[in-house]
Amino acid sequence: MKIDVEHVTKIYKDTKALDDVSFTLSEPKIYGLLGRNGAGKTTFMEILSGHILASDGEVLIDGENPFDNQRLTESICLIKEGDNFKKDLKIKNVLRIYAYFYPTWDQELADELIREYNLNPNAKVKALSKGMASALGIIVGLASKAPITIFDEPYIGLDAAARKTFYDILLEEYQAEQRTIIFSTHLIDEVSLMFEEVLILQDGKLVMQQQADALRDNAYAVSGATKDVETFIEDKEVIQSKQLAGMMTAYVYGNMEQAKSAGLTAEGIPIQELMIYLTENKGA
Ligand SMILES: Nc1ncnc2c1ncn2[C@@H]1O[C@H](COP(=O)(O)OP(=O)(O)OP(=O)(O)O)[C@@H](O)[C@H]1O
Repeated sequence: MKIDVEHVTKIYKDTKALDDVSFTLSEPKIYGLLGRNGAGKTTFMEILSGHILASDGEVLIDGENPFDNQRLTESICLIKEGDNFKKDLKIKNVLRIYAYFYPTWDQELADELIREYNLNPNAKVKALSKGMASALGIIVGLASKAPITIFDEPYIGLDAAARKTFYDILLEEYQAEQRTIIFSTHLIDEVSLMFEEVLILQDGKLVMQQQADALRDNAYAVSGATKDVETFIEDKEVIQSKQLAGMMTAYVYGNMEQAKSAGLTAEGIPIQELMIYLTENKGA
């Protein structure tokens, strides 16, 4: 499904949570939506899911606004950081409700994940630990098989092994059947390799939309004697640099062949390092 975000602004009383944001997500991919606290990620995801309306502009999914639009909302599954389910429901009834709501629901996958995460189908939501409640959210998000599945920091309380299970199954499912997955996270180093496209919000504005491969290919680290590196980077877009004992390493955007031709050492930067830096820097 194609998502067009057209000049979306959202104002809460005196806060502009989103400020004239426009972009297009044209195909099923795993998108990383990044930004520091309060950047507007959750607000965007709620508008995309049709839960709230923009103050100005609109989000269109295949040309239609998702707000109050059942045909579209049954194609979108938003899993939030917490409070996804009514506290008095039993797990098995949560699953029944979502199975009824989503035409694409995969019960076999839901059953497999319930076993994988060791959840008791008869337990009530209010009896779950934070990690178990997160696991239930992840199960619903994955088993919904919704063409647009959105995970907004979905793993509070989950340990590293349980998070890895989530990433592995997400990738397995995605490889079997592509869908649009939008992932907001602060654990960038854990998930950055999954992203195919990255969007960065800062203070309610979109400051970057980039293919992950292009990020991988266009940034590099150049090292050598401080004076040589300093000369080389004079006309380059420098992300960061550090010096030690007469040697300098700089992270630079551009084509690393130029650095090699200048007799310097150049190598790619791990994408997670770059994303963490960009998010911190853009939000600073
Ligand atoms: N319901 C609301 N009422 C008033 N202000 C709100 C509301 N929801 C969000 N905001 C404000 O809008 C801004 C964007 O918040 P949002 O939750 O969208 O950011 P975020 O990027 O998801 O942040 P985080 O990473 O901390 O979850 C913040 O300043 C927040 O305080």
